[in-house]
Amino acid sequence: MKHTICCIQIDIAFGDPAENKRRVSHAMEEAIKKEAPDFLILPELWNTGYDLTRLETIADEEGKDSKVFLSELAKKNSVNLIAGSIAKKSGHKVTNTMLIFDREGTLVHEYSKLHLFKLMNEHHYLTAGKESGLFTLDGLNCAGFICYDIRFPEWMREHASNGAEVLFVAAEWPLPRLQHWRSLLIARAIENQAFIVACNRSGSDPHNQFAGHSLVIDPWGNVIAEAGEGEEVLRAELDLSEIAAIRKQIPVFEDRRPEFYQSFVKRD
Ligand SMILES: NC(=O)CCC(=O)C(=O)O
Repeated sequence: MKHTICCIQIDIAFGDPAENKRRVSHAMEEAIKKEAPDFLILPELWNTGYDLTRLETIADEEGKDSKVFLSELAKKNSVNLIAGSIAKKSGHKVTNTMLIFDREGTLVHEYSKLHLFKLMNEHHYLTAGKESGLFTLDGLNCAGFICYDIRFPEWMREHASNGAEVLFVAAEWPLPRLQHWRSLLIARAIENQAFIVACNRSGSDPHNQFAGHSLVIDPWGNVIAEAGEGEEVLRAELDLSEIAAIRKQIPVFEDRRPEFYQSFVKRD
């Protein structure tokens, strides 16, 4: 069975949640009308962008406003949403949190970015999450990751080892490291023998120009869809039967020797 997905690669207004909600709503409604997707994915921090110094005032309080808006959109259009991530405020903490909704508009999971990216000062303004990224939508075993997370193969492997077959990535990845973005994502698809659906933003903010190039990669490592640098809705079809065929041909998960992957120092 095939599943249609759309990556909503948009430009994000710096520190302007109301404008970003308008942009996201418009782009998603258009994509739904044209492509009738089963799954939609948004980029990282789509509500505020990287306006980190003002997060205390502009982050969404408990994510309430975003949750109402996204839940209604998912339900009205009967579409699954991997709603990128938002800046979410809980007391004095702000997290970079992915929200996931099913076709009924139910919030099925929240995942807050585990690895904070020091080069973009996240550690000064954000609190790291502690949850797993695993969730199920339409019977598919999925996992969500946020941008810098893709540099941690052990984190993504942990999810694939626990059944995830479609790995969604929401990002604000800068243009100077486009080659890393493509190479890391292709490697994560090959080593985990899983689909990767990665949605980046386009445009720029006062500090960075972003790469776009949202990607959909199959479990063999083939890029099956790739966006350009500008705003775009990237569409692809995932044939989940490919996973079992590839894992049968090269049974990486059967052949793992996790008992040898602990530190040599700790082993006697
Ligand atoms: N928003 C991010 O986590 C960016 C990560 C990044 O640019 C990297 O090189 O890693």
